[in-house]
Amino acid sequence: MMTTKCTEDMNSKGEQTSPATEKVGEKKRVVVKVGSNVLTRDDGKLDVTRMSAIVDQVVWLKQHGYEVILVSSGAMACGRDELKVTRKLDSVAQRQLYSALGQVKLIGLYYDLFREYDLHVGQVLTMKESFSTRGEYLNQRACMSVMLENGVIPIVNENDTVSVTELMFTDNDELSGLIASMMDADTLIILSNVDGIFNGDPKDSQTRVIPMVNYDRDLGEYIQDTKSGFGRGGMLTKANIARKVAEEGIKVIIANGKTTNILVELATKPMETMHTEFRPNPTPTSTLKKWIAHSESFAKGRVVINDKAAEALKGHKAVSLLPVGVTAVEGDFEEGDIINVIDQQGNNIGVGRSGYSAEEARRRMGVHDVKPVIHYDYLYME
Ligand SMILES: Nc1ncnc2c1ncn2[C@@H]1O[C@H](COP(=O)(O)OP(=O)(O)O)[C@@H](O)[C@H]1O
Ligand SMILES: N[C@@H](CCC(=O)OP(=O)(O)O)C(=O)O
Repeated sequence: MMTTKCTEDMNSKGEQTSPATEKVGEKKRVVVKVGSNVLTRDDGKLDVTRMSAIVDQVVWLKQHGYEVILVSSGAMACGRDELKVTRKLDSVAQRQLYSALGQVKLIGLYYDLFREYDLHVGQVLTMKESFSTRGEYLNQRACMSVMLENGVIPIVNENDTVSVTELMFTDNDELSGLIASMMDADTLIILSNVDGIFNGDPKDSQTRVIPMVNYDRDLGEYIQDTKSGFGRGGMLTKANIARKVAEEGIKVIIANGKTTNILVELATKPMETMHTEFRPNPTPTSTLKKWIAHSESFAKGRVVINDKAAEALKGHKAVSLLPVGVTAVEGDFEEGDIINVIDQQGNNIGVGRSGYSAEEARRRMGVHDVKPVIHYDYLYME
């Protein structure tokens, strides 16, 4: 990941004090995620024709007033084809070797294709850890903002060579959701090898694409536990990410990257173009809450709360979590760390930034009239 220093837009805690993601003029900001299967042919080789078609469409979007961030998979698929290994490699070594080889080829091709249009691209390789503290998160945002301000198209991928096992994103769908949220995008378009989310098995002739759902609609019941040949997460991750991102006020579209001119069709004839849209929440959360919403996996501890507190937090009013509602404090965390909120049934119902260290929180458990364990501004309810 390219890094830039925290700017004066941040206060001493590394929190944003003025908008750092300002869009140029009235431009709409779009994050386009291209899955491995869009970029590979059936034999697993890179589909350069398709890549070129995607580039043409991104250029069209740029020429029609959109700012585009490309989240592109395909490094592994590219690398696999490059080298025949002599000894058997385990899955981590394969991933490291092939992604290292493949990313060079992938970005090189993008460079050449965009160069035809005199457009600049910049490579952003990142990893889950780079989103774990607010300071690093803001650094990444500053980096991509300066690229956009200067007309450079960021091409983002996970840094597969160093992020292994538990430090990995579920897949690039998760990464694209984080990027869309971090960069305050208007729309996230996830391109896969299917026309959208079907109301059953996509291979079954009786099933249909679900055209539009509200941001809070869980489509899990329709999704099969299958993945396309070279992908990692599957449709369930896409649907879950889509819901979360749409809840944050960003429109999410899942469409087929193999359909001719899909990005242009979505922009010009959305009603006639097959896709699933997650309608965005009309009252989105703050940018700080957006970060918190995606930080659950970095939680350093948990607080268990009583039923009354859970009811209050789930209601429509802006309510902070007070020590009086806490029945247990688990883990070893510092003030400012991300912690999960657990109800009496053991469900994870929220995530937020702790106002206390674990030790202090334990001491204040059940106490009235002291500062919140998690202030409303730093609390995201699932
Ligand atoms: N209800 C569903 N609607 C659409 N696709 C589904 C559904 N259930 C499972 N899938 C599978 O999800 C796959 C797409 O996810 P994934 O393999 O992660 O692709 P990508 O490489 O594009 O990220 C489809 O090829 C399809 O087989
Ligand atoms: N970083 C990996 C992407 C893996 C991945 O998430 O793929 P996909 O499910 O197709 O988006 C690569 O470039 O090969």
